Amino acid sequence: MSVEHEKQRAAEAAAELVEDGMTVGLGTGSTVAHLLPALARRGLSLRCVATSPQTEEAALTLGLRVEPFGSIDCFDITIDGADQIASDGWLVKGGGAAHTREKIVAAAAARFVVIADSSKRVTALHPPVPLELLEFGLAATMRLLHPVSLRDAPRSPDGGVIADYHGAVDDPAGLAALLGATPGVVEHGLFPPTLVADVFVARGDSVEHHNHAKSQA
Ligand SMILES: O=C[C@H](O)[C@H](O)[C@H](O)COP(=O)(O)O
Repeated sequence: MSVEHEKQRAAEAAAELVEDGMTVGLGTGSTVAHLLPALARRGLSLRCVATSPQTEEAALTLGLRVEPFGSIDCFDITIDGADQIASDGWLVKGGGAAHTREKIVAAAAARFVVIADSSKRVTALHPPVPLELLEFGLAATMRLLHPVSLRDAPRSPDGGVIADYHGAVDDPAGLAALLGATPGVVEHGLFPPTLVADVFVARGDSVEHHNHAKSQA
């Protein structure tokens, strides 16, 4: 079964959670690219906010209503992909450099739902961890973050420089605290388990659904 088919299966399963009238945060990436048509097909009245120009353009083309993030201050649901999903619930995101906006939109959601193909499941997170850095003092920030490399990628829509941290990720909470406390780091791609309500991972034709809210209750 192809990876694209798995992405589509996970995206379609998550789209079923969305109800008429909801505010919806839309992630970014090739898995979200399958979510958008699945949402549009449902024909619901939704108010969506996109985490990237690519998602916004694709959503508008499909007839979804996309609003600026400013008219909406919270979401009923946000759905997004991930680069890595660890067995302890930590995520790495930002392979498409959208992690800063994605984290804001995930944190603003009553229910943050992750969709992925089976290749994204890992027993433990591994480098790189995507970063968005401020241009001001970039060399000094990078010195504090060693080992880090600049990514050959366009700036974020907010002007940030995209980089990748290559050190160990065996203590995600400790690393998240370190990266978050480093001046010049706009955001990093480590997403804690407390942010995530549901994970849909497709394996072949079937979709595993983990509801963290229920398993933590
Ligand atoms: O910046 C990009 C996002 O974090 C994506 O959600 C992540 O990279 C997964 O992307 P894809 O669905 O293309 O594997």
